[in-house]
Amino acid sequence: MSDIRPLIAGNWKMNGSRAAMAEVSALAAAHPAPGCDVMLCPPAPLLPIMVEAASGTKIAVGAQDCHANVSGAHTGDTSATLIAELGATAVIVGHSERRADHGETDAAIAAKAAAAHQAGLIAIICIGETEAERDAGRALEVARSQLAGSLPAGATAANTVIAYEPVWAIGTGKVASVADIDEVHSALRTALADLMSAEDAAATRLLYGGSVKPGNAAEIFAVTDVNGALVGGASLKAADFGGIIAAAE
Ligand SMILES: O=C[C@H](O)COP(=O)(O)O
Repeated sequence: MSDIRPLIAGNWKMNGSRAAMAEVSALAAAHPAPGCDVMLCPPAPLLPIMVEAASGTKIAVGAQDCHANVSGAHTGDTSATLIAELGATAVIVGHSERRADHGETDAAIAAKAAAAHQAGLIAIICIGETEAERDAGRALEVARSQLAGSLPAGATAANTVIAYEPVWAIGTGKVASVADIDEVHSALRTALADLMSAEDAAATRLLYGGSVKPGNAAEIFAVTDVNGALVGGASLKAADFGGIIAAAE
């Protein structure tokens, strides 16, 4: 980890409930002044409830997706403008589960990230190769291509976070090796320099995601160009998520 302030973001995916706000309170009580940025991203209906639960704490709240448009006839979708109005400060876009389940393309993700920026939100843009792509030796090519295709014009270190999540490591307990994470994150840092200013490329946070747990977080965070994590399963319980936060401090 470099001197960039790390971000530990938890993606609750389609999990959580009103009762789960007890985990937010427990996390805040255990980490009242964390030495890194901390964020939780619940399902959209829980956004205002979590914003209220996290009020007065150091826990930021983010959404898991947004539509590219500000409003309109898009049943079931949520605009970045509304997400911001509800008190969230970020939105995940392009998670591999959305790329797979909803056929989201790099271009669609770039449009969503642009909408997030327009609404004043941080866009957490997810990229990552499938197991078949890695086995074919295409991991770097895929990461670079998704990065270039998903990053909108106007992206800066302040409004954009990149999350590298190898698809085969998500929810599987399989973690990419430190050497593989190092190789991809280093390549992404270099690639960013062609896509934004040198200052922004150097300062943009690069998160790793994929079966991050309290027991493996420290070695992942020791990688130079890892600036935090996007955590799924282990973000649901304050004790587990707190262990990952502690490893980043
Ligand atoms: O957004 C989070 C990632 O998909 C990682 O999920 P996981 O920590 O359950 O593997």
